[in-house]
Amino acid sequence: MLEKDIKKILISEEEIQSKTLELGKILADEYKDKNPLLLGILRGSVPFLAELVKRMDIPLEMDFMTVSSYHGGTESSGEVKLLLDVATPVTGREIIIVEDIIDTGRTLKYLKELLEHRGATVKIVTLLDKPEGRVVEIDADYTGFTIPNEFVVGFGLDFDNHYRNLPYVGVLKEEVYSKQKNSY
Ligand SMILES: O=P(O)(O)OC[C@H]1O[C@H](OP(=O)(O)OP(=O)(O)O)[C@H](O)[C@@H]1O
Ligand SMILES: Nc1nc2[nH]cnc2c(=O)[nH]1
Repeated sequence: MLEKDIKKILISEEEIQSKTLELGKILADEYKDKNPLLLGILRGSVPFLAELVKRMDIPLEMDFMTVSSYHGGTESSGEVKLLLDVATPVTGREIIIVEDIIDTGRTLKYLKELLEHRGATVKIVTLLDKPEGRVVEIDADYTGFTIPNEFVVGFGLDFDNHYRNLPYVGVLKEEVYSKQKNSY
């Protein structure tokens, strides 16, 4: 049903699964004695975080923050807003920020600086990196896939808060962008 709106699949479900397994093993090895705090950035990181933690057989904690800079469309507003802060105290913690995508880099730069300012040690794992979108300097420590400069949906990534539940990452057909909000 949702697939009718997809022009092409960029990364298949199988590719995501095997990459997540690989990243989970690397992170588990790196953080085995550190009780890391995996910090999912709502809402897009949820499917990736859920998949990743299943592959990390070590003591760890999970928490969430909500920030937003995209307001329903495909263009960053340029302003990152903190909508929900992390509940766990972060001073002295080893944090792994879990993201679905780095595009302009604004979201992750904001978050990394905020958490470091609070006294945490911060690394970033992202499912996707779109280096051509970058407007500020920031890199992930662990990346699943590097993708071209196209707006993608699926596996957590939305357009107009839809398509997050696709099990793969893909690109929408052009006509979907002009769809009425009440036509879903
Ligand atoms: O590198 P940037 O250009 O800052 O873009 C990356 C951010 O954009 C998306 O979040 P969004 O603000 O759309 O919120 P969402 O996770 O609820 O979709 C995505 O989940 C990242 O957090
Ligand atoms: N859904 C979606 N959200 C984004 N946020 C930043 N880049 C993207 C993108 O390509 N797709």
